[in-house]
Amino acid sequence: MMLTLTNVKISYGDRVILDDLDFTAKIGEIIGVAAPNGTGKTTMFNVIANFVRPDSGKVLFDGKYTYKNEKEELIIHKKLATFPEQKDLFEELSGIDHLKLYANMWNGSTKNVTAIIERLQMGHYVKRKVRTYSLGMRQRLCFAMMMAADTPVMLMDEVMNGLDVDNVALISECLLEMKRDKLIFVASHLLENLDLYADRVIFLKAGKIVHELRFTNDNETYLKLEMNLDEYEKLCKDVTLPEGHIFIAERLLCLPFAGINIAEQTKWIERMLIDNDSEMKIGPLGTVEYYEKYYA
Ligand SMILES: Nc1ncnc2c1ncn2[C@@H]1O[C@H](COP(=O)(O)OP(=O)(O)OP(=O)(O)O)[C@@H](O)[C@H]1O
Repeated sequence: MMLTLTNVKISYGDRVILDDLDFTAKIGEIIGVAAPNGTGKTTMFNVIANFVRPDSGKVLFDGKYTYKNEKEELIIHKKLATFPEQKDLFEELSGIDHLKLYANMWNGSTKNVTAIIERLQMGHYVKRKVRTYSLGMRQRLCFAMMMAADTPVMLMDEVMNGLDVDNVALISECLLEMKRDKLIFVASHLLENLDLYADRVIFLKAGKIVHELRFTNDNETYLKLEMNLDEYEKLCKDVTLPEGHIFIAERLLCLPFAGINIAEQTKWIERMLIDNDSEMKIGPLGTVEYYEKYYA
């Protein structure tokens, strides 16, 4: 399964939300989508699912299916599920009813439902009516419904909303287990959490993908040091910082360590220890750091 967006453009009034967006993804990937509120994450999902028609451009599945007629839409929708919204749950039905509904609609079988309930630790409440559930219980049910649908493509908007730390960890583990035979999109404001399971994170800004962060082993290493603008400006007067250094959100200096030898790296570490007692880290830049770089 491949998904391709080509020149997708959509505006509301004179506001361009997606501006000639091009993007390709395939099975086996989890793609994080990061951007501030109101940027266009949900709109992008709505276009992929054909809930909203773009003004121009195309969404292509497997290199051949588009939303050009009902027959192809049906083929695509058999392979694609979108994360349910809590307000769409049926208050008078039980969790199990919801799981069976999704399992039957997409997967054609309810044989996985018991295992899903166990995996998501929903056994103690899943037989009760939804109207008795807490926010976190509802959210876990929504996720369980996606697992029951078991489609090759999943669009997960705000999947971690309202979950406590343990449940965020549990769902993160499930995402990793599920991704082998799926293409999963996750739009989230839990930025550090995306680092745990995403293969890539795309950052939307002004209708475009401004950055794509890929989690590979050869990501560039940086020396990262907390400092404020005054400290940064003073440092710039004292030394010539290496080419490619980034000062993020007026709080974090990142010096690229790729391509410089150990002796030189050590020299920089020693230099940074002077006049600075804040935490120093060495590693690649994560979702939080790129987010601040682009939106702070
Ligand atoms: N039907 C619509 N009519 C007019 N404007 C819309 C419509 N749907 C979305 N928008 C606007 O498009 C922009 C993008 O909205 P979208 O919901 O895609 O953002 P988002 O990145 O998902 O935000 P959030 O993080 O808050 O979920 C917003 O400014 C929103 O007001």
